[in-house]
Amino acid sequence: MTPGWNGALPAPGIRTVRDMKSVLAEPRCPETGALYFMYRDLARSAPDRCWLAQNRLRYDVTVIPPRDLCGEYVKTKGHYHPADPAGTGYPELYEVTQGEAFFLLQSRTLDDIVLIHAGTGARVAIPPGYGHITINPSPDATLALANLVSTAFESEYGEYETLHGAAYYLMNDGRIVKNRHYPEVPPVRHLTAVKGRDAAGRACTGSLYSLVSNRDALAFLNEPEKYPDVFTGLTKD
Ligand SMILES: O=P(O)(O)OC[C@H]1O[C@](O)(CO)[C@@H](O)[C@@H]1O
Repeated sequence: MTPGWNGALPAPGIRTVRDMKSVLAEPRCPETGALYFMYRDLARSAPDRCWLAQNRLRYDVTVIPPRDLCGEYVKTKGHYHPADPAGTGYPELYEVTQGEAFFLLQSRTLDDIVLIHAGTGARVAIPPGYGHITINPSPDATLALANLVSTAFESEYGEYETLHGAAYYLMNDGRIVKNRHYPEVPPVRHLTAVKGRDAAGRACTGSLYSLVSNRDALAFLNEPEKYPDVFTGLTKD
């Protein structure tokens, strides 16, 4: 059974080592095979599916088994989200459903880099204008995540591919290594998110999926400019 999901699952999207070569600390890493599995656009019932579609939202589950990538922890490829019609970047909301995660966020202007350590049950919002990767820092435990995100855009991979990944690499000996392809960037800010809380320390009740059909709780995903408070305590200012 896939952690965080007890219903039927469609075939996953799979990222392989080959897909990830351009973003690895060691691009010549000879590893091969599948790295992580993305089950997109899930719903537990027909009414939930209808509500998600009407509200331009998607619920996904991502499973990232542990892996050593030539000294680097396994991670997602990394992307930014474009701006919505009001000019604010689309955000995203994650929950760790199994294992522990590091979310490495970087503002598109590269004036802020945040590393969020999130345990099982923690929620993490990706603020407007921030790119993100998710890292599984465990040598032996699988990480599973759920996310809610707007269906109104496509992820943008260009910067991560051109610059060979995020601004920092998390190595499995504990080092956080600056990516030499980036210009000068600020040091990493560290935040922690624990079960039932987000990275700003606010309480979160219920599972992420329990927010499906709660229009007020999820409206910020399509109109983030109206809900700046959601990101207070996460961004630099
Ligand atoms: O597209 P990437 O960078 O591989 O990241 C995958 C993640 O992004 C999502 O598409 C949501 O933004 C999830 O399905 C998955 O967790």
